[in-house]
Amino acid sequence: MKHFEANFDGLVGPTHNYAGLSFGNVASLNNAALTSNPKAAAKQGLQKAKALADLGMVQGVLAPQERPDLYTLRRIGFSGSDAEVLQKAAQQAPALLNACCSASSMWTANAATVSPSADTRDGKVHFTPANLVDKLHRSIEPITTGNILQATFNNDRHFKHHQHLPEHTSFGDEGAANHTRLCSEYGHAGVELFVYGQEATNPSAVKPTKYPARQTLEASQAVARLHQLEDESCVFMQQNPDVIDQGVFHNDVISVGNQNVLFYHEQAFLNTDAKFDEIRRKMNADMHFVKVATSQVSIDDAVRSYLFNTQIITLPSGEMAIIAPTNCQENPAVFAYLNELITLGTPIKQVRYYDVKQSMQNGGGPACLRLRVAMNEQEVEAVNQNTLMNNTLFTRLNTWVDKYYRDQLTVSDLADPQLIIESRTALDELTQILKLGSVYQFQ
Ligand SMILES: N=C(N)NCCC[C@H](NC(=O)CCC(=O)O)C(=O)O
Repeated sequence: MKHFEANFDGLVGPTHNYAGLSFGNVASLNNAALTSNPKAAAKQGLQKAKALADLGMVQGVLAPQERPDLYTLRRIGFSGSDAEVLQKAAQQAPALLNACCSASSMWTANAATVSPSADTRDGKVHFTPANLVDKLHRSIEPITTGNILQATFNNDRHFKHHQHLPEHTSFGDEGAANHTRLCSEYGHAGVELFVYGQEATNPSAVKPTKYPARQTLEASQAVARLHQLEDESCVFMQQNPDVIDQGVFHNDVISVGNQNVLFYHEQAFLNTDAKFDEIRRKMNADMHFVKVATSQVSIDDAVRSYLFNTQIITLPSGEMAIIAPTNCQENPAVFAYLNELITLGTPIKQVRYYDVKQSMQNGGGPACLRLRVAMNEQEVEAVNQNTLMNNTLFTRLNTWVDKYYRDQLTVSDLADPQLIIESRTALDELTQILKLGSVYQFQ
């Protein structure tokens, strides 16, 4: 049977904006209060997704969340009509209004952790939505994320959906951004590499001192248990706290894997040698650890360019390609490194650049925008087919974006009640295009 690694990209929602909500994420803080262009953001995302489909990859889309989130605003005491709720929140608690308006669900690498059926004891593909408790604006995502995942992977025979982990910092979980599956072939059992930032229940363990470690070991272990993974096929590795303090807020900002390749910065992890030995022992295949030294690319350049927030994909030809943001072309050290990388005799033979600047300005590169789901042919057939990218869906979604999305949005626009109507009308139509049923509270 054929096996694929599908990418499900998050559609950018109509309220995409720059509110500086993510302490520890340098781009988010540096670009706070820029004027965003939600239309361009959505179209950049669609272009990248379509380009991968055109390369012969299985590519899907995940619907965005409803924002402004009036339910949360009402839950914290703002009352009256929808317009009044927005207006009162804007006057009394603008930071809370901003949190309830973020389009952050576009970064579907944080939507969930996914374990393919080849790795799980019951032979199903397992999904656990991430609780994202470290950031208020993201902590309001998991319930709707679960609804959207269930409407997209809507077949109980093949897909097992779990509830998100308890909403406490001990179980801080940021999903696939801190999880990489290594394997020889997508359909063979692999090693699931969980990278955590801190141990919540061990006060003497090292952790960052300046910025938060969003993922805990306890959360990663809980996901591995839920997903029915064998101990022999899991590796738990700590991210280097020093790089978290330099703006590496997720592991996918400093390393990325695909099949038997792990592309990483030499400062990415703690106990690197011992942990790589464990990976080698647990893999039934040769591993290629592709190391980038600080002398080649500094942590600062890695964070600015998102060299490691690239996607490494295996093309139908069997060759691997890196899907990079155009920011990597614009950084001389990184561009020189990537030009050299494809000559080094690693499985990575091509680099392709895509402009996802609207997302990058919030700290979200190509890899943040996608959730990977390795599946066999039958599982791909069991996916809601209306969510899979092709010429028709691409045209339809671009027309839909043109109809509903603004080309400018500032933080002060978030109090505009018209945005509620635009957003709901757009999402209602989207659920019809993708045939998702009712996934939003307003429906
Ligand atoms: N690395 C991965 N996988 N995802 C990137 C997520 C970026 C997101 N940015 C934000 O939420 C910024 C929102 C704002 O500032 O308006 C975050 O920090 O959680």
